[in-house]
Amino acid sequence: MFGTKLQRRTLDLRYNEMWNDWDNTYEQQMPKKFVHGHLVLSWKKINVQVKQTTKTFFHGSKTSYKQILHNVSGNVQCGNLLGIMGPSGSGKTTLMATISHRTKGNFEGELLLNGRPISEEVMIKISGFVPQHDISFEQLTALEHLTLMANLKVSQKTTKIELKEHIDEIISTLGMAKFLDTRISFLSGGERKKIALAVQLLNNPPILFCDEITTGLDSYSAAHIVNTLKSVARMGKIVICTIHQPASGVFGKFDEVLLLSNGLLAYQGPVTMVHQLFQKFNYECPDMFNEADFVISILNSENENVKENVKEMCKLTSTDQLTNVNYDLFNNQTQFDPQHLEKLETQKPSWPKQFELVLNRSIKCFARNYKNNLLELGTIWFLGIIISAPFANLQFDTKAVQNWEGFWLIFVINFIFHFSYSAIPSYQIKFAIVHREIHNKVYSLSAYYVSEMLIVVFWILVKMVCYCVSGFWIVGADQSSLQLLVFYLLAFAAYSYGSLLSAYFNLIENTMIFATIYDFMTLPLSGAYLSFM
Ligand SMILES: Nc1ncnc2c1ncn2[C@@H]1O[C@H](COP(=O)(O)OP(=O)(O)OP(=O)(O)O)[C@@H](O)[C@H]1O
Repeated sequence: MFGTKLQRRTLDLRYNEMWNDWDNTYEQQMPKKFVHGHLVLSWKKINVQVKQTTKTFFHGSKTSYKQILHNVSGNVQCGNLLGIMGPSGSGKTTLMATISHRTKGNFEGELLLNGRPISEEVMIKISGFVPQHDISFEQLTALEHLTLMANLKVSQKTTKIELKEHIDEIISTLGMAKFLDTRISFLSGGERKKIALAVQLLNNPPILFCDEITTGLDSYSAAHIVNTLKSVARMGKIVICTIHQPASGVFGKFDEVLLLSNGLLAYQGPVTMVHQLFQKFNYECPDMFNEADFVISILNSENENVKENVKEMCKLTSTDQLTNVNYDLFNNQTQFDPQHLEKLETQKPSWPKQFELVLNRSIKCFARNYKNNLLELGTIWFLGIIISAPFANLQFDTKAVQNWEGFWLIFVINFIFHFSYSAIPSYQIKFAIVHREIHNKVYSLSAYYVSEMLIVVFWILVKMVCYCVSGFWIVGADQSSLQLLVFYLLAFAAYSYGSLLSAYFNLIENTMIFATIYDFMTLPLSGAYLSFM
């Protein structure tokens, strides 16, 4: 019994020691001079509105507009870790996507770096973005993915040894060693988050955005990640994270916090001052109560009085006078011209190198997907046999003309359907990943396209041979290379059509509905059923 008590005490001590240790390690003094110069990112009166269209059968479509962010202003300077916090649906992700120029929709307001407007292109070049739900090629292991991204993102002037050291350092900082050799498909949500963060840390961007980085992590790992982000900020970077409901120890680690309530700014300032704002409205966080939980419970309250107070709080924070004072204070503070950041061109790999790296990844993913590939191959081989079997050993005489017509019709139609429909699911996920990587300028579209084409060319050939050779052999049709070439081109056209549909529609269900209706409508119109004899 005493042993257990003693053990628990030792554990508590160790736990406290560890937290203090972290605080000592990461609570470093700000460096006098920052690597990228003194950076201040500001946003003023950001308004975001989305268009909503509802379609009803009898009344047609109705368009309405939903305001997600209302006049949200704020700023953050390098060396600081800013947390954007608020109840679910308050607009945290929208605000971060807007100030990081990662949103597709339009926004109103100003977005400035050191008082100068920052374009989407420059922002993407100088910042990293860790999304809430990261997607990557799941057949790769964590280490393979990280190494590939390092080769694509880190300057080519870096030697192989330096690159390995850099990767090892990130791995040990984020505590990733124990799942490095595990395939991404088997990793937990928290482990995937660490990979996504590691990838963004690879090229040391001056600004780092992390969406819900601690969600899904236990409080120990969450504190560890936040500490890591704080140390990244202390290197002279701007780090902005959205956070859901952090443990009290984690909340206190942020330098500043920005509170949102229903798309309105409720507060931005030091974490240590949050309680003062709430005290003004007579809300006192009880002792031993998580301050972050307390803040969210007030901002999210259904009580009418509390709601009124929160509205008042937002009004106070968003007054023009206060916004301008904060804004000018930050923007006048630095005369540093951030234009040099635009030239922060990490020497990217050449096109052949990008092609080699992306092709390597495509081959690995394709090979590791062997169960599905074998199943696909078995299906098309079986289809070829089952369709040709009733027409076995067709003669070449006038009596068999009708049978030949029937055979070619059913054989070709099934062939086209198989190749077009098999392209649909395979691209739905790939497109989302590749689109994001190309948008972030990790590699060029042409490098990916050519590498993917090589695999498609090979795979279509294998499947076409499987289907045609077995079918032709059963019916006794001509197996000349010209005949096979025609079928190969046909397969390619069908596959391209399937890929086009897959890229056009967001949801696989919509693609299938469209494809089924379109195909069965165009089939009778194609003339395939007409006899001109
Ligand atoms: N394209 C859209 N169309 C309609 N409503 C949208 C759209 N995008 C966001 N919203 C709405 O805007 C609000 C804010 O969304 P956002 O994702 O920014 O919230 P959040 O604070 O990040 O939420 P969570 O913590 O749950 O992730 C939500 O009510 C959401 O439903």
